[in-house]
Amino acid sequence: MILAMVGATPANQDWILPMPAFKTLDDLSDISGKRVLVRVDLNVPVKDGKVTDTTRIERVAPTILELSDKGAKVILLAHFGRPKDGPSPDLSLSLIAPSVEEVLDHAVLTASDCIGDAAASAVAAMNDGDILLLENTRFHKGEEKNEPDFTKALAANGDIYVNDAFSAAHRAHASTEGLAHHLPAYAGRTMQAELEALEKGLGAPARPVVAIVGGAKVSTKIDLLMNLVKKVDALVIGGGMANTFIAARGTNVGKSLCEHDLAETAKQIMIEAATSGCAIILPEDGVVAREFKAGAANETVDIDAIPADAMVLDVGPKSVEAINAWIERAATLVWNGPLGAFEIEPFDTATVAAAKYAAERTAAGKLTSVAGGGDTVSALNHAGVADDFTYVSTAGGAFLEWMEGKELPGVAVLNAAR
Ligand SMILES: Nc1ncnc2c1ncn2[C@@H]1O[C@H](COP(=O)(O)OP(=O)(O)OP(=O)(O)O)[C@@H](O)[C@H]1O
Ligand SMILES: O=C(O)[C@H](O)COP(=O)(O)O
Repeated sequence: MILAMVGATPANQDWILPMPAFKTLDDLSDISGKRVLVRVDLNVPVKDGKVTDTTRIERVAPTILELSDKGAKVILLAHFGRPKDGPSPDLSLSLIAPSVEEVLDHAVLTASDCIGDAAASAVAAMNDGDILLLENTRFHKGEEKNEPDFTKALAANGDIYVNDAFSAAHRAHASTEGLAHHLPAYAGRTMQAELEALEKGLGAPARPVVAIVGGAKVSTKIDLLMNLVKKVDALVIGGGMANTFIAARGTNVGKSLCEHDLAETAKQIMIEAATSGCAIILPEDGVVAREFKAGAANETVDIDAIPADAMVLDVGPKSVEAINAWIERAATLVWNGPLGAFEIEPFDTATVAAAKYAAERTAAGKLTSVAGGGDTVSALNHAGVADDFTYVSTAGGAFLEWMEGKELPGVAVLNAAR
């Protein structure tokens, strides 16, 4: 960490103020007319062609508008989804552009590609202060491979690079990492706020630290859990992920989402937790249904009595009580992934109840609550408490990797540019 000295004497420790390890927009002057490539995360949830949660767009709005107000030509780079074989219309950023315009309350130009003639001519036609959204960077294989030729083609359209996509900073891609080697690189306001808040909340967290990890993506999070159990005092496992752990114990999970082939991994995580002194809290009961749809007939059962033809779609009331007791004990709460299929009522019940209790404890000054993850943010918004947490990160994988203490390539390269 680089330290800045601000007057005063060494006797007064206040004279040492931490300065960001990276350059921010405060380090940029006279950018009128400059072409600023801004990496944002517009990987937002979409249903029936409509953006269902604009939080990520709202988070990057301050950076975009600040640069535009200062007269820069603001050129947005982003990915959307995980296209496999080049361009596909359902993953075009032109679908997101109207929502970006709405949130910014500013016209947003679009281009049909992020490199080549289409991008170059769109950039050449920009006036100072204009905002241009280039097409999905992942339509080119060079993006994820961080290929130098592709990175150079992106860099050709900019004078300055600003990365405001903390939530994509765990990817060493051309637009998240490579560009910083080609252009003067700065952190955007959201990247800056995110790093400052995470450092403050988790750099040296008040203990006990309780983590809640839920959601559907068992295989992508199970490795992360292995690291988490070494760092937190208690780990609550909910959502579809819990089924893998319950099944590993030998309990029948019926038709529930479950990765049976990860049973051994789940056992290892439980052993590691025991060795590290981390309590693992698994659901005691579940709300089961036979259909994955809103209002499906459902019942609450003990976790060892899941009917063979049913699936667990939420944790039950006894589990919520246990989870809230852990929230009550915690000084710091870290949350990623909903406790149930919160998008379909009534399977949002546990997530909403725990979220509201965490918000209440935070408001009472008893808890530092930090949450992250695209669906987690949607779930907290759904519960009406996203603004009541100490900090809500829009990042999913990046948030968890940061939690593990891993170096995020997109952040490391900004630090190196300081
Ligand atoms: N018991 C369950 N059965 C099936 N799906 C579930 C269950 N519990 C939670 N889910 C699903 O998990 C999904 C959210 O999990 P995910 O891991 O994607 O969360 P996240 O980490 O916040 O989001 P992201 O990875 O997008 O940042 C939701 O779509 C929810 O319906
Ligand atoms: O949604 C996210 O977590 C980020 O946009 C990164 O997306 P990715 O997991 O497809 O790289």
